[in-house]
Amino acid sequence: MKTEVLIIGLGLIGGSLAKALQRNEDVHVSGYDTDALTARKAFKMGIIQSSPPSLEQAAAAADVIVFATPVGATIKLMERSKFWDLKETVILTDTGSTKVQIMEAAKKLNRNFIGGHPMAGSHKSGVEAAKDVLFENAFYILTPGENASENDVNRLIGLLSVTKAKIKVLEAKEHDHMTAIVSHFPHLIAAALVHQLDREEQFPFARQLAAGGFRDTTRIASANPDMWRDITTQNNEMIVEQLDHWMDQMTHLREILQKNEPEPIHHFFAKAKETRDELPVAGHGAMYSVFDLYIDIPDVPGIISEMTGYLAEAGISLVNLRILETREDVFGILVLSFQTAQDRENAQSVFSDRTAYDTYIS
Ligand SMILES: NC(=O)c1ccc[n+]([C@@H]2O[C@H](COP(=O)([O-])OP(=O)(O)OC[C@H]3O[C@@H](n4cnc5c(N)ncnc54)[C@H](O)[C@@H]3O)[C@@H](O)[C@H]2O)c1
Ligand SMILES: O=C(O)C(=O)C[C@]1(C(=O)O)C=C[C@@H](O)C=C1
Repeated sequence: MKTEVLIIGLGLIGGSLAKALQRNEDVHVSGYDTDALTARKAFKMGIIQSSPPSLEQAAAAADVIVFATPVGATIKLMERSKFWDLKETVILTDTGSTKVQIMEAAKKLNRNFIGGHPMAGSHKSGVEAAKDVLFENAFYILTPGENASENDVNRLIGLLSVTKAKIKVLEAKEHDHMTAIVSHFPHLIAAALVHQLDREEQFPFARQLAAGGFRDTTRIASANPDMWRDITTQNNEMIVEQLDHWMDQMTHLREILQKNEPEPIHHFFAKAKETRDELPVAGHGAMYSVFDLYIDIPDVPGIISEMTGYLAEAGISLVNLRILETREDVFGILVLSFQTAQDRENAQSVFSDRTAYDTYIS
């Protein structure tokens, strides 16, 4: 008998999870979305194995139900689920970016509910953006509800193991505190930086000048506003607390800038560099731990496959690959991310043996 998994919400996260779970032949993945076109696409693309017409019927047949909808919709669906005729042993879980309010809603369900949050994503949304490798090496947080037994938690961990994510159990409150710092509040700042560009009227050419720095810092501002409205309203208190710290920090920064003395200004940047540089290397407190290698590459056809080909020949696995959109001239910067410092070191030595391109570690 296959484990029946029902995923509700077939966007970036639900679609990616559906794809990854299908790696396990003992699992059957069905999917539901309020947007009928999305559900049809997901089925046609092979992201889900069946697309049941009735949510209630699909829920009744499920061993595991995953709410992969925006967190506001998830709470409403959880309330609706009280009226579903579910299996006694069913595990309910979600993928939402907030956990306190979801776990409050779970208390009213009297079901085996285990909150979930894969700490991987993108500014892109929708089923077309789904990737089965999205969660590999990312932290996947679980917040078990009071009715969930250790056995239920282990069953869910077993199911999620195909995603190759690093599962970590946390309290909902600690989750929301930490994600306010490393995800939710930064999102507001990214959006605010874009608004700052928007108010510039004197030199409209500033938009064209926006290069790597601005683009890297504000990429996430392109994300789905509905999703971020819901996250911000649910984790409101913790985000406002971060905003208070931020305003204190800005007041202090303003004082430093008004005095315009080089030493405190240097200290401000140096302290930030120290903490930032330690994030991926030490992996402490960072939600992601990847090891980036930067390579100056010429803009010629086939260059990416050439570089990844050398790695494949040397048996070195990549976690991620991106190109910094910095310049319009001949060179670009290829950023390759590895799972370990050793893989990065090996890659650096392969490129130095086989190419003339400069590599460096940020
Ligand atoms: N995008 C990210 O980077 C990211 C990362 C981790 C977790 N999350 C969380 O995962 C969840 C999904 O995010 P996403 O990025 O996949 O969003 P998305 O916009 O890509 O997909 C959401 C899907 O849910 C569907 N939907 C909305 N309301 C519904 C309802 N009532 N019933 C059924 N389907 C419904 C939408 O039609 C859409 O297809 C959110 O709770 C989000 O906070 C997002
Ligand atoms: O990489 C991105 O684009 C993201 O915004 C992903 C990100 C984040 O890191 O803040 C966004 C929200 C999620 O809950 C988890 C991950």
